[in-house]
Amino acid sequence: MAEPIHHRPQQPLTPLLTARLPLLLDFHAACRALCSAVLEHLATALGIPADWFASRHDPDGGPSGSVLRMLYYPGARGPPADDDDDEARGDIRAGAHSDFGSITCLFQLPGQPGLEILTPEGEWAAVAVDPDPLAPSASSPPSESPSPSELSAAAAPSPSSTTATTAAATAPRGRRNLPILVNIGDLLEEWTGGLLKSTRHRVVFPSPAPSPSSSHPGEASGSSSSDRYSLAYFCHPLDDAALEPVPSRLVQEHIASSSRTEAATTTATTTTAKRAVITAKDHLARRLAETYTIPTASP
Ligand SMILES: O=C(O)CCC(=O)C(=O)O
Ligand SMILES: [Fe+2]
Repeated sequence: MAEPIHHRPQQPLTPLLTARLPLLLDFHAACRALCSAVLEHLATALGIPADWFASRHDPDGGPSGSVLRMLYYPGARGPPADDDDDEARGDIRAGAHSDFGSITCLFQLPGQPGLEILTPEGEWAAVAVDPDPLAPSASSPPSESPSPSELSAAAAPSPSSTTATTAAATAPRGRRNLPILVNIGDLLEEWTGGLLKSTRHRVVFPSPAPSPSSSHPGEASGSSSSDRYSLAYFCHPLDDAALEPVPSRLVQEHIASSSRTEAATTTATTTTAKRAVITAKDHLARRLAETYTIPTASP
């Protein structure tokens, strides 16, 4: 679902979603608010005005590539193959990739593990679905729901963070607290000259299945044959936002030090071309083309 304009969807929705439109729009708005708050914390950490990123993502300023995806992965695996490679064996639900935009907020069901990130050492590591299972549930003594800015205060990674970060969010009363995973995307990595890192990740079939006693009310089954549902809000800057250099000393120092390393291995032309200012819309179009264009065979 693309970014609603003035709280109205911009595309036809199925009857099921139309019946829940107010909930969907509120959820969309909450995701937006959370992203703004996270972007403000990132800007503060980089020593630039707090609204530097957030103002370039403000939906009142025009269209953007932001999108909310409702993801469903069927329980059945692909055909078994006698192969060491996870992808060839059909153990993968979503292949290795990084997200294209600025940040992604991912909502997973506590009983459904499977998300993995690629560590700087090149190993796949499972992301805890519920990093703090002992956190009080919303059915225990009621507490005030945190505001989006309180949520993202816990979520904002330090500038040198290389992996996804989680934040606890309070679910409606009677439901368990659900963590929100905040992932940095390719655009923010490029915009900060590589200081903020876009995390490569994938979704695998979980194994082994958890014992029934380990599940909580309202949780989905995490067995490897069960379906998986998740929600991902991909936050992008306004289409017209120019990806001009971020006026941060930390970013500039990082670019200078990586350019010194790069200069030893690449030509000046490549380095300059890489730093040309493009808009967020051009960036998205370029990433989509890189991902989905099938190279034509040379004659
Ligand atoms: O479903 C998930 O847990 C992750 C989905 C994802 O990484 C994506 O859609 O980009
Ligand atoms: Fe992703």
